[in-house]
Amino acid sequence: MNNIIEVKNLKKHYGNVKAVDGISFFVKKGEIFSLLGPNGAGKTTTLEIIEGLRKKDDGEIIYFEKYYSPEDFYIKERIGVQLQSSSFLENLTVLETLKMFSGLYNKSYDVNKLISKFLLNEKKDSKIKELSGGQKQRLAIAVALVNDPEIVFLDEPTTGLDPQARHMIWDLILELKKEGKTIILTTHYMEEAEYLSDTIHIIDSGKIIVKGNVEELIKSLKKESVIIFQTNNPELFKNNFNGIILNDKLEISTNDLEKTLFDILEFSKQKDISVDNIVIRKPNLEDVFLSLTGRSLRE
Ligand SMILES: Nc1ncnc2c1ncn2[C@@H]1O[C@H](COP(=O)(O)OP(=O)(O)OP(=O)(O)O)[C@@H](O)[C@H]1O
Repeated sequence: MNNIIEVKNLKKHYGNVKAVDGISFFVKKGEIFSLLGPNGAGKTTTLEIIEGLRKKDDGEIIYFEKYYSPEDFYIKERIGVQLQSSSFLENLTVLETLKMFSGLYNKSYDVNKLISKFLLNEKKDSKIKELSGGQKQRLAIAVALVNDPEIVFLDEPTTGLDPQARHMIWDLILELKKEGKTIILTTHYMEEAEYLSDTIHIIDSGKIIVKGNVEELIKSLKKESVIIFQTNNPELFKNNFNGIILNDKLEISTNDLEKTLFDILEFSKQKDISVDNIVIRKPNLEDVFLSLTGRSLRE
């Protein structure tokens, strides 16, 4: 089996809002597949339709090359869905929560093993309301695994966490992949998509605007370096160097770093405008999104 899930021309609107506007993709067995996009792009709606939690207006979802409905009993037993940690009962303990969800399935993963795997041993008998944000998120992913699923859906698994807690979750997700699970992830953090994904689909206004692995997406920019600096006349630089103004800084992409740097400094002398705090970096997924939409992922 090549495609563990295939989605064809999925559509969903809420009133006038086309939340999902003709989305198609396939997910290969064993990969980490990401939907990356800004807030409101349609990631959660897409994911929840595939999980069988929301109704689609149109389109097709095919699981394991033969099941057409996510509501199918066989599918429910074979997928794991990360719930929002806010949907847990605050007064249950970690162990009680896992046991409760585990009771919903025929097949189940050893709950104590899940607690160790997700580094929750010390919190096993603590109530949900006593957990930190990172611990709650780890529990939310552990809950998605109670039925030992083949496919795990993670919706923004690290939103609101500090970098250390985020990295801990990234490592756990990579371990799940090593165990052979297929992971479908939504995120608006480009670092998260870059670090974890085998395949990334960038989504904006309900449509997939580009897809590929990190290398392919960055190569599609056809630029080798990005020069970032501050200036007292960003508009003039922007117009003359085809740059972008982001967070009050100018960003100029180039294939000839030396020449562009030289030209920037010459231009600043000629026009008597400042150039400060120059930073040079490789292009990233943010640049891909920016070049396609003219907006930042973080806006
Ligand atoms: N139940 C709903 N009723 C009405 N509009 C909705 C509903 N759910 C989502 N929307 C709208 O559909 C669009 C897509 O929302 P969705 O939550 O799928 O995006 P998202 O990419 O997951 O965003 P976020 O990262 O903010 O969760 C948005 O414009 C949102 O306001």
